[in-house]
Amino acid sequence: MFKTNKYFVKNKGFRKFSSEVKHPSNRATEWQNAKPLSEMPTLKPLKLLWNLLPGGVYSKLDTFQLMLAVKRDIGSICWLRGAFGNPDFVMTHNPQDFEKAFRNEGPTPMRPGFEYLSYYRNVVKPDIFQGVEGLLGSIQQIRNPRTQEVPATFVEEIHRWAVESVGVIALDHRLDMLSRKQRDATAERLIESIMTFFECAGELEFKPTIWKYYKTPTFKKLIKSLDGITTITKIFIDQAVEEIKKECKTPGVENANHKTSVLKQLIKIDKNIAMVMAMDMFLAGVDTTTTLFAGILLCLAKNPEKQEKLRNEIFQLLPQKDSELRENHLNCMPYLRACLKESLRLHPLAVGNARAQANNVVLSGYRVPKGSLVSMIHASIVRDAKYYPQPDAFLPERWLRQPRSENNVLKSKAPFQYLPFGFGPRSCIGRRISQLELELVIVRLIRNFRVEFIYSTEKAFRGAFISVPNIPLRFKFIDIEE
Ligand code: HEM
Repeated sequence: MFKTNKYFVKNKGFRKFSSEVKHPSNRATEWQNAKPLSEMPTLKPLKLLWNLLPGGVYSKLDTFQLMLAVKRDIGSICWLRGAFGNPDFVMTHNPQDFEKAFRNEGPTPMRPGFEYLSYYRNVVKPDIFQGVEGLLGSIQQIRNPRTQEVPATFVEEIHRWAVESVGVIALDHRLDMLSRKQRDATAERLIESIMTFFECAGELEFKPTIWKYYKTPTFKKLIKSLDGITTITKIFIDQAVEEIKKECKTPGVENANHKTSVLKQLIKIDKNIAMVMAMDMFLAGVDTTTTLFAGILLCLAKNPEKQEKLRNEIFQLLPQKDSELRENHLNCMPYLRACLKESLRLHPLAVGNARAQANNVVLSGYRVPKGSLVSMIHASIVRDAKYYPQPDAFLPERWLRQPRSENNVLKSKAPFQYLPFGFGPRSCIGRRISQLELELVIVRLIRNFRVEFIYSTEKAFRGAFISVPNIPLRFKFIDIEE
């Protein structure tokens, strides 16, 4: 997620896509015929700043609303001129442009943003960055025995579960975040720092700020939170290194998990790489998974017939409450995967994706020169009937594979419309991790409880750095009778 991390080398293999790549001579003609960038509708820096200042027309909008307001006011493509030393951006809401911009990302795609993270890694900490007791048990303990409802603070429990899950992969360590008995103070500080980071990052990324010229209180708070995450991650990495050393000295004692653990493999390459990866996993893998968890649970709670359909699928494979859940079971749950995809469509996490352009490209008829930064706003099309029939309904069926003879009318047909995890070599490395985490937890919850939510889900999420829950998540978890 973070452009400063030069260690992200991924081999995702060659992927084939639906549209044809343009011949260079066609590209040259298209470029000649296109309008210059200077003619693209624009929002000047001062006008944007004015609109964002208290009392301005954009001042009360969250990130998602802001993008839609700019689309409404300026059009589906817009040249957003930078302010306070920020770069200019071309912002597009057109999936045909998404495809062109992604295909034009070059061999080492550059995603703009996170400049404070770059600052932290290169200026503040160059030495390091150069170069479950389970959720089920937790729910049973915190829910009201009479109403079966969990308290409004349930989102904190989800955060803990997300940190715990990522910790197993990033640190090869159980943090016991969900334990209610004796909570580890270091792990508690970790979660606090992660939450503070997100709170501040949302402000620095999307609101006017002068941190590059003057270290604002929000910027200082963000740097302190990153210090906290760095220190704590280092403690756990050092512990892991010691454990690995001990295992290596004692033949035959090598732990089967450590043998293949992500952490051990990374430490073998370089301890600092393991640090950077672990931190990135915490920064990119907690809020995201929390929001998706909240989204799917709200969708299932508000659509009991879909929840029942999912439960039937789960019952086939887990007839008893305590039936063992095996890896191959998840491959036999197409409806579960469809539910996840559909909830991510209805409640997308990121407002869009961004890429620097490796070559000149024509977007919506305008010349966008090499090096320009392009924002592709997916959030504005996920609920557009032009792209998805019955766009506001939770219809996991639109993602199910049909026999060739049957036409799935609910499915969106065009490519580059559904990219919640991004695209290409810089797409989300945690996609499989988050899917696995969520599949496991949703199967267990739906197998054990009927989930209800009796409150309104209007404005259930708000666009911060990513979309985050905006209402108290007071779900009811009602035991399923055998
Ligand atoms: C619901 C869950 C998640 C969603 C929707 C999501 C979405 C995204 C998106 C949109 C990007 C940018 C992709 C692009 O620019 O093409 C990204 C990048 C990234 N994500 Fe996720 N993410 C999720 C969970 C996770 C988890 C659990 C982890 C780690 C354990 C993670 C780690 C990362 C990292 C490290 C990057 C940067 C990759 C790079 O720059 O090469 N994400 N994610």
